[in-house]
Amino acid sequence: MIKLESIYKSFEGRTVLDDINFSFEDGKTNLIIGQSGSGKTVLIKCIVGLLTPEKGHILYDGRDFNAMDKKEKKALRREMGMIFQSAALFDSLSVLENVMFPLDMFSNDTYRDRVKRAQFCLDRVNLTDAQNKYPGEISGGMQKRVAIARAIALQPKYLFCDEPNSGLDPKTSLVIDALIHDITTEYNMTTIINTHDMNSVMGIGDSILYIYQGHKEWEGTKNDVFTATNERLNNFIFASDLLRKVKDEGLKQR
Ligand SMILES: Nc1ncnc2c1ncn2[C@@H]1O[C@H](COP(=O)(O)OP(=O)(O)OP(=O)(O)O)[C@@H](O)[C@H]1O
Repeated sequence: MIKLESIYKSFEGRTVLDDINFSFEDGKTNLIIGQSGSGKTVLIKCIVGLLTPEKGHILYDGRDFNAMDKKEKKALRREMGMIFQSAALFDSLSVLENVMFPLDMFSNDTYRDRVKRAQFCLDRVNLTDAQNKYPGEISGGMQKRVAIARAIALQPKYLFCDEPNSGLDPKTSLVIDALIHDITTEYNMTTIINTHDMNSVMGIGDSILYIYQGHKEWEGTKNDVFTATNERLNNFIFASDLLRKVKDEGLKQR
């Protein structure tokens, strides 16, 4: 579990995050949602240690991140898997070599075992046949799957995904969402996804944190979204007529 206690962050005197409290639970797909500029990226950067909040605590299974020394932070980073907006694969390395990269960096296993582990992860994301291809030779959705295989290579306890569906068509986005959701349950990881994608909210939102202008405006699950009375949340989620209809139909069926 990752727990946020009263997180505060500002830039040049301008408050960007104010008093954020939230618990991201194990085995759940936790989403951070909010309008552009609301502070989602700054928050996820604070959580992974790329930014330091001026106030508050970030607890990784009870361990205060900012109270850790360098060695402890390094050990914790080994427990983190990350999937960035662009898949950020190495173009000059094959798919297999990309997935092996973190293993080559951090694992003491033999070469043979590292290859086996990378192949296992590629198999998990259904990319066994693509292992000798290069990123330039596969689709955006496949690249995302390679990024997922790479992120889970070291069996992380915590998985961070920044806009994992950016640049993907809706159908491929569903495949990626389902994969992240399944892997989260399978490995009981604490997964945090920063997203704009309403399909993700409705599909895999086990736990949702809605940020509005830097503060926590609402929290709940994908089911709670349908009955939520928070006006800002409703304006954000049901911005389109189509989604408003989905909400109305959903309420009728209850
Ligand atoms: N390094 C920085 N220096 C100054 N201001 C920053 C910095 N990083 C972010 N900000 C500001 O913090 C606010 C929140 O930005 P953030 O990138 O977290 O928004 P976001 O919710 O992730 O938006 P989007 O959905 O568009 O990615 C914005 O007003 C942004 O300009």
